[in-house]
Amino acid sequence: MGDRKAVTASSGGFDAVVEHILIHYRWVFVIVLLPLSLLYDVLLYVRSWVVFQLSSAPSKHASKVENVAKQVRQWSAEGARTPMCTARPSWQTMSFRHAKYKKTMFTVNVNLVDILDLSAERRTVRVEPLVTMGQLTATLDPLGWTLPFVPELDDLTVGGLVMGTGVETSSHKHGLFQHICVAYELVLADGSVVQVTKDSDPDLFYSVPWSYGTLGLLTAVEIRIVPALRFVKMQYEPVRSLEEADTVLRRQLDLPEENEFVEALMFSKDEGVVMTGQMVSCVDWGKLNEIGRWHKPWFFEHVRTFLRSGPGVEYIPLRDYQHRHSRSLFWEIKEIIPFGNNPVFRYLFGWMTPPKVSLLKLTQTQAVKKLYERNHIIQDMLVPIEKFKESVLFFDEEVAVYPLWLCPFRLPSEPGMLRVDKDSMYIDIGVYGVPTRKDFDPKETTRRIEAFVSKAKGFQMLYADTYTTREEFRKMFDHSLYDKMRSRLKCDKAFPEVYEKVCRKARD
Ligand SMILES: Cc1cc2nc3c(=O)[nH]c(=O)nc-3n(C[C@H](O)[C@H](O)[C@H](O)COP(=O)(O)OP(=O)(O)OC[C@H]3O[C@@H](n4cnc5c(N)ncnc54)[C@H](O)[C@@H]3O)c2cc1C
Ligand SMILES: NC(=O)C1=CN([C@@H]2O[C@H](COP(=O)(O)OP(=O)(O)OC[C@H]3O[C@@H](n4cnc5c(N)ncnc54)[C@H](OP(=O)(O)O)[C@@H]3O)[C@@H](O)[C@H]2O)C=CC1
Ligand SMILES: CC(C)=CCC[C@@H](C)[C@H]1CC[C@@]2(C)C3=C(CC[C@]12C)[C@@]1(C)CC[C@H](O)C(C)(C)[C@@H]1CC3
Repeated sequence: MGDRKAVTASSGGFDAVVEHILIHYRWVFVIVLLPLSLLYDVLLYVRSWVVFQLSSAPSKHASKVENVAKQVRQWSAEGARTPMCTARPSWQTMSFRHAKYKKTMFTVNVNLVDILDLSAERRTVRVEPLVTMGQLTATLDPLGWTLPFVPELDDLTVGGLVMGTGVETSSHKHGLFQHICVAYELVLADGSVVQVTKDSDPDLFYSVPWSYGTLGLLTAVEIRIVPALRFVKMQYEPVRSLEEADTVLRRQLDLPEENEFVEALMFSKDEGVVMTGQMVSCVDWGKLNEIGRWHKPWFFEHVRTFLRSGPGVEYIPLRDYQHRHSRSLFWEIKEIIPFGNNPVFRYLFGWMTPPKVSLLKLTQTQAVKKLYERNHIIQDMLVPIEKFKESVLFFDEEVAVYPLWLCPFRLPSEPGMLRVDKDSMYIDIGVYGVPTRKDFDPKETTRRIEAFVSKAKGFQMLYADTYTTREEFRKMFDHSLYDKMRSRLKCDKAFPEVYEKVCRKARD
């Protein structure tokens, strides 16, 4: 990885040797984690399966919510000394950083992990906030239903995706995660429990997404579901310039009826592959590719092969498609297990991968952390599709990290943090990896990127590092409805502002 020598040389003697081992041979520790990760998954799997089969969760939900409300009342009775946040430990969350505020704030246990109810009639599923994407697809897909889109990493939670955001390849039709949610259940700062829909309380309904748990504690979410077909028919179209990528993407986005899924990976600024897909129930068995099987190559490497072989069509089982980037954590796994895509490794150990992000995070050493801080960028920038070419060129000048993840999404004109004048098409540009530009400076480069995105009327995803000032943050995100709600719900003492949770200072 980038500048490993510089980091190693910065400490002396014994420390330097230990640091060297931790950085260069991290895979040894990670391989030890693999069986633990698997065991952890299997236990969760069995637990959720039993609970779902027994249908015991719905009857217990009310008392679990009451327990959350009780903690809020206790906070108030103790004099509301420090603001509240959830007690979910930082190492379990899907971001690079640890939240410092968890150490000082009043933490509320929101231990709500179950799927509550599936209504084919209303076409919704009601879930508790700690339900994960892996859990949902494993439960819904075999029943013939699925979410309109599934943010791909198995361990992303519904609560995190509502309070932060989620985007995926059918977002060009369905919008962001908030746009497939129809109702929220929240415990507010006064300990009351409310059910909120677009009609019952539009102000609160539209201000929950992107509020990062600073308006109330989420205890249930009702999400739309759609019929699931067993396979996805995928078309891969290589492109040889940015101009061509732009043209092909727009052409495909003009066919929403034909394309359920639209995604692209750029492997350099002039080379990429645009992927489109539809759910289907019949396959051409000769073209079936079960990419989720343990011995299959990492998905992004598989996509890269179409640059050589030219356009292609194949069929992928639905759940394999939904979690296609899970096994390789997009492409971050290559920094962690460099030989992980070698067929020998895949056949022998692939069934245990991916290591769980939470366990990786829990066991990450200071040396690795420093290395990532200096030599790594993890950012998702949401920009209007018209700014696509300009943005890729800008990222190329600043960091030149490839592959780039490109995921178009529809942004309806609605009240809330992401205010746009009219329904618009945006694109998420995901930059994950080691910058190859020599003058990369984590803070200065990210600040330039943030300024570019803000000027382009874009938004930064908040699980990543933000170096914006409070004023810049308020300029990027419309706070008018949010401020109104914080004052109506008396959040001042109860919860910090979003900025205080996501700014670089609040994270370790
Ligand atoms: C009712 C029910 C509830 C569940 N609840 C939870 C839960 O609460 N928390 C939780 O973490 N898991 C839960 N799971 C399972 C979960 O979704 C995982 O995918 C599980 O770790 C895989 O176990 P498996 O036995 O299906 O093994 P396999 O499918 O063989 O998976 C082995 C490894 O591959 C990964 N993987 C699985 N499918 C794919 C795919 N299509 N593409 C890429 N990688 C893939 C897995 O994450 C796992 O690490 C639940 C499953 C069910 C049926
Ligand atoms: N494809 C995609 O869209 C991807 C999205 N992501 C990002 O990852 C994040 C989700 O990760 P995940 O680990 O699931 O979530 P986190 O635990 O990181 O939660 C994110 C925020 O939501 C708040 N929150 C979560 N649950 C509740 C609740 N029940 N009540 C009140 N507030 C809550 C948390 O508050 P608190 O600080 O109090 O705990 C936190 O501020 C999102 O920000 C998402 O944008 C990451 C990868 C892919
Ligand atoms: C909107 C979309 C699609 C976002 C995808 C974001 C992923 C690429 C991010 C989410 C969590 C994430 C930040 C993570 C890491 C890499 C990038 C990830 C997977 C890693 C695994 C890098 C190595 C680190 O030592 C550590 C284990 C702490 C983190 C954990 C979180």
